[in-house]
Amino acid sequence: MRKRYGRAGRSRRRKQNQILSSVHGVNLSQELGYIQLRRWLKQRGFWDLYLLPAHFSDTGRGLMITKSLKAGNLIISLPVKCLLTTSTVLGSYMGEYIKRWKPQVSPLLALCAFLISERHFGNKSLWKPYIDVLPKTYTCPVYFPEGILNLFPGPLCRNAQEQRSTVQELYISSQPFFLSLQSLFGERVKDVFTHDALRWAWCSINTRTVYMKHPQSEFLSREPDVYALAPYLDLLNHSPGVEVTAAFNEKSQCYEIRTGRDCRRYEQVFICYGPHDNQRLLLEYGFIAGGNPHSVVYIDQDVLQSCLLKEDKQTAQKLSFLMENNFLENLTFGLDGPSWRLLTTLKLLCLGPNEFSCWKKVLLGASVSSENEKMSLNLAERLCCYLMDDNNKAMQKISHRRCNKLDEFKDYLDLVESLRREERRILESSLETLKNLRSAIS
Ligand SMILES: C[S@@+](CC[C@H](N)C(=O)[O-])C[C@H]1O[C@@H](n2cnc3c(N)ncnc32)[C@H](O)[C@@H]1O
Repeated sequence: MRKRYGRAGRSRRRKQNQILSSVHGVNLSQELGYIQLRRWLKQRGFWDLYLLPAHFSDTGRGLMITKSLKAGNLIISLPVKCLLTTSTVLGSYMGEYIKRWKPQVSPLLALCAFLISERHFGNKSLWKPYIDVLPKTYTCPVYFPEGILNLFPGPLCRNAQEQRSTVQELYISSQPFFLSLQSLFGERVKDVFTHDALRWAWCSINTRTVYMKHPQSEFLSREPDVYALAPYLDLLNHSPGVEVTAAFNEKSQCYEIRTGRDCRRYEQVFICYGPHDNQRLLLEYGFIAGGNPHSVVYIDQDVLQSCLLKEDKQTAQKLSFLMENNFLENLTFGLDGPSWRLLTTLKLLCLGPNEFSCWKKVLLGASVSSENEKMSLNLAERLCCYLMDDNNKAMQKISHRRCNKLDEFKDYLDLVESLRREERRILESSLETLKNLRSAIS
């Protein structure tokens, strides 16, 4: 007979299941898409019994290992035949069009055009099993609805707008090249190479390629040719703390990833995409990592200026020194308080009229006076409070958008909210550090 559980028991079981599916994912390898992908990879020389696609409740789709691995073991070794690079494109039906085209197309555009075209060919595509398991849409800022971008912190909002312009400009500037491909298609190329298709291909490449340097091709422009789409391997999710080594092995002619630490069976295997903070992860990959040790809160120049004391007559001059010495970029609060760069900038901005000649000393990290130390910590606190206030306002706007039942925006709002929540955590911790520093010097 089935055991009956009370409300507390059911809730405990639900929680346990959540933990289990975040650690041990739900195996997807029996779904048709993955059966076909694995069969296709086998024909190209790749077969792995121990690495399975799975769904994890916290990170979504990823790869689960069904045997334990020791540090230094191979996680995956993908033969060159499985990789999609510019060599694949140049060697395909699209190659002669690219080789003829002047001015030469960039490696990125060549890959985008090929992906769009292969997706369009559907059943006739040699890459169909791979294209079929690619995400249909992405959560990078280029996909965000305009009204939601303003909920990002200032610096990210600007980068997000820049990303949208980059894709829009690529779309417009590539029109003549796309038109040159007309004889490959029965339909009008305008209907194949749409802005939406380019956005999808651009995000597929930006979020999924592995770094692989290729020799400069005489048929492509001189932008770096460093991309390789790596089917299956590109199901590996990111974790900021893991160590792996990844590179193309010339001897084995495989792209190989080795783990830097032991992995337990049935757990998700992660790689590290780089020491990226959450704004960068959101911008480039469309997600944020909770508890990311690299995360910081950036301070915009206009935020900095709005927190300065209005009566300081030397502010303009100080700001121009800082600008000349490249000190107004990358000013951040982290979990352990203001960065050295931020504190130095604040110390310079807080120099009294008779201390001004010491500005070089400050930029080199020396202390000028205890009054200067105190004032710069006060300014840091004002900045931190200003950013917390900005964060609270954004959170209120997010909950207001949710009340308006704009469900189609849910995923985007969830992402901004998670980012804002992480940033609040950093600011709270910074404020605590600043208070301790202040009481230590008073
Ligand atoms: C190379 S793919 C990894 C596989 C991907 N999850 C999939 O289903 O195809 C990179 C994308 O995976 C997602 N991703 C990677 N690491 C993640 C993580 N720790 N948490 C949530 N999403 C993650 C992001 O959407 C990112 O753009």
